[in-house]
Amino acid sequence: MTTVLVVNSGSSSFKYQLIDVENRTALASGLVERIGDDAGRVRHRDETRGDADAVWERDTPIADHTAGFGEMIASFDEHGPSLEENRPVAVGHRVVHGGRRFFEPTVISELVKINIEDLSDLAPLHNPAAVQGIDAAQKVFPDIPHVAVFDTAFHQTLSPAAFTYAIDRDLAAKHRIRRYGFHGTSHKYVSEHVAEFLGRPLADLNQIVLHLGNGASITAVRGGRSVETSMGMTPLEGLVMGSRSGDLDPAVLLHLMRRAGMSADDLDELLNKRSGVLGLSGVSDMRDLGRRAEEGDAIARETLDVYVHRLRHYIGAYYAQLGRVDVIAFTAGIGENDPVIRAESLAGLERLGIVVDDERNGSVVRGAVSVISADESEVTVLVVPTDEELEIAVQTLSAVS
Ligand SMILES: Nc1ncnc2c1ncn2[C@@H]1O[C@H](COP(=O)(O)OP(=O)(O)O)[C@@H](O)[C@H]1O
Ligand SMILES: CC(=O)OP(=O)(O)O
Ligand SMILES: [Mg+2]
Repeated sequence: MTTVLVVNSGSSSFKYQLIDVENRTALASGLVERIGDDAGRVRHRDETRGDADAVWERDTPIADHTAGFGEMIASFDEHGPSLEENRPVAVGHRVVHGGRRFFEPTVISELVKINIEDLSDLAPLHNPAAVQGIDAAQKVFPDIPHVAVFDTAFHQTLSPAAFTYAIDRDLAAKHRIRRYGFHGTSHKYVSEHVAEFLGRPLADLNQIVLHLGNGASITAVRGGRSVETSMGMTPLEGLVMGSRSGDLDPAVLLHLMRRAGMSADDLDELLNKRSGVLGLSGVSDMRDLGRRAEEGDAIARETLDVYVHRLRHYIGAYYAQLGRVDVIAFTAGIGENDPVIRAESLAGLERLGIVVDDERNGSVVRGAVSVISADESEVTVLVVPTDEELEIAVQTLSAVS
C-alpha cells in the first residue's frame, strides 16, 4: 500500500487526509476549522473502520495553522489509524499561489519554500498558512519528500485575452500583473469527475464550475481546459466571499486612501478580512447568514441578495464566453450544502436552457454526485463533492515516483 498525507490549508480551515493512492481511498480524514476563532473545532475520522463511531470531535480554540497541525498529529496518536504502520511516502501540500514559476507538482526544497513565501503578498491569506503547514510537517516527517501542488496550475491554459488586465503593458510585465486564477485543483477534479459521471468525453463538454467555499471562484472549462476564471492576480477578485470583497471599482481604493487616510496594509486587511459576507452582515459563515435571513433579518437577506446577484453576473458572462453550456457544477462548502444559494443563482434562466428541479435540489445526498436539473433542462446541473485531497495525493505521488 502506498500512502500520501495531504494537507489542504484553506484560509479559515484546514483539511487533511491520509490517502491510499492505489485504491483512491482515504484511511483517515479530518478537519480543523474556524482557525483564529475562539470557537475552533477539530474533527478526526478513522476511515478504515467504516462505522459512524469512528469520528471524534473536539471544541478548542486554535490560534494558527501550526497549532492545528499539532491537533492533527495528536488525533492520529489517540484514535488511529497509526501513522507508523501506514507511513506515508510523501506529504502533499496545497499551495495557493505558484505565480509563473510553478505549474507542476514540485518537491519542496528550501529554495522552493523561499519562493512560496515570496509569493505571499499575492496570496496573503493562504501562502503564509501553507508555509506554516510545510514547516510543521517537515518537523514531524523529516525523512520523506514534501510536495507542493498549486491552485494556479490548472489555469495555465488561459489565453492572453483572458489573463491580461488592460493597464500599461510594460508596467504589468515588470510587476508580473496578470490573472492567475485559483482553486485550480478543485476545478480540475470536478470537471473531470463530471465527464466520468456522465460517461461522456471530457473534450466534448463545456462546463461552468462554481467553487463556493469560504473563498469562492467560478471557472469556464472548455474540453477540460480552463478558459476563464473569476479570481485574478490574487484570490481577491470575482465573487463575494466569506470575508473578501471580490470585484469592486479600483477607484474605491484611491478614494479610501485619499479621503479615509487608509494605507496599503489597511486596504489589504479591509478587502481580505473585513469585507464580503462578513463586512456586509457581521457574520462570515453562510450557515449563520442563512439562519438569520430565515428569521427575517433584513440585513442578512440583503447580503444574500448581493452574493447571489454577483454569482448570476458571472454565470451569464461565462455562458457568453463558452457559447454553449452542457454542465453547471456546484462544489465546495456552500455549493455542496446550500440549496437556497443554488436555486436562487439559477432561477428564471429557462431561456438559457437551465431548469433546476426543486425536489432534486432539496434532497441532495451529502458526499455523492447529484443531478439537480429537471429532465427537460438542456443544461445538466450537478452537485459534485470536490476532492482536492485525492487530486493532490495523485499529483504528489507522480512528482516523487
Ligand atoms: N450546510 C451548509 N449550508 C450552507 N453553507 C455551508 C454548509 N456547510 C458548510 N457551509 C459553508 O461552506 C463554507 C466553507 O466552505 P469550504 O469549502 O470548507 O471553504 P474553505 O476551504 O475556503 O475554508 C462556509 O462559508 C460554510 O458556512
Ligand atoms: C484560493 C482560495 O481562495 O482558497 P480558499 O477557498 O481555500 O480560501
Ligand atoms: Mg477550500
